[in-house]
Amino acid sequence: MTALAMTEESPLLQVRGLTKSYGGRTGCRDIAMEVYPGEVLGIVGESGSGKSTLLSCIAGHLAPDAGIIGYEGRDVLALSEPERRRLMRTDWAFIHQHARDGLRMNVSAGGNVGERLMAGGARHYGQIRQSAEDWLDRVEIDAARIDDRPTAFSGGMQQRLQIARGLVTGPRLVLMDEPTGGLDVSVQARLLDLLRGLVRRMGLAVVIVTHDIGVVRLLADRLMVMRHGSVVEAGLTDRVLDDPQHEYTQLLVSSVLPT
Ligand SMILES: Nc1ncnc2c1ncn2[C@@H]1O[C@H](COP(=O)(O)OP(=O)(O)OP(=O)(O)O)[C@@H](O)[C@H]1O
Repeated sequence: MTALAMTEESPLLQVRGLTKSYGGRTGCRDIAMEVYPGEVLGIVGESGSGKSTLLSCIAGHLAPDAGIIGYEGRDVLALSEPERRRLMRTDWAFIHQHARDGLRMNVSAGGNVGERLMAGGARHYGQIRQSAEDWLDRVEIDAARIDDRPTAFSGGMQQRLQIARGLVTGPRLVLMDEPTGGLDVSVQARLLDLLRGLVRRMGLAVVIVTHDIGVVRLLADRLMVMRHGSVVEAGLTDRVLDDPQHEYTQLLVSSVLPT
């Protein structure tokens, strides 16, 4: 199959039969999902359930063993390497759990944001710097820090800088891997608030992987619950969390949320 049929109601991202094993060990198995424009899909599950494997396959960090990934009707797995890189630099963004994986730590904050614009084709230095300043402001980093390196930033600031770097090109689809993981609770809350505002204002479609039910309750329109590499339950976030049907989802929800 080279392309997926598009209609007005077509999802932005469509995944079918996605499977990835590591030797004999299942990473994820026969995953089907779709994400519509402007929609946030949360993927939850305990450690080892296959969330990161799935996200990495979608992002092109891992090659799946089988399956289809469609973006706007195009078969992403059939794209050439330059086409794939171009997609990741413009239409898509990936936010890593550890900011250092998504930033260049020896490049200034402004450079980190500007670099992605340049990778997308921008050339006018003054405009690039202006966009970088605007984006630092949007993620609540003092523009006076534009020439500082991320090594001089706190964990929360680094994560906000990574978000600015990802969003500066105005992507339509953002893949997030535990974006608030490893941060202090108060820092997490502020970051989540910021993310929620940006996602809504920019109308971003998001796939967010987390083991934190609080994060998806705040951000996700729909949820997919994974266990042992498979999806065990999916639906609207409030429905899944307030009325979980699958025994595993019930356990997952009750172990985190006060009853
Ligand atoms: N590089 C690898 N080599 C071998 N097995 C792996 C590798 N990466 C993941 N796995 C296995 O694949 C399964 C799914 O792991 P994955 O990391 O995708 O789960 P996860 O839900 O993202 O967990 P976590 O939240 O801990 O990252 C697990 O059994 C894991 O041990």
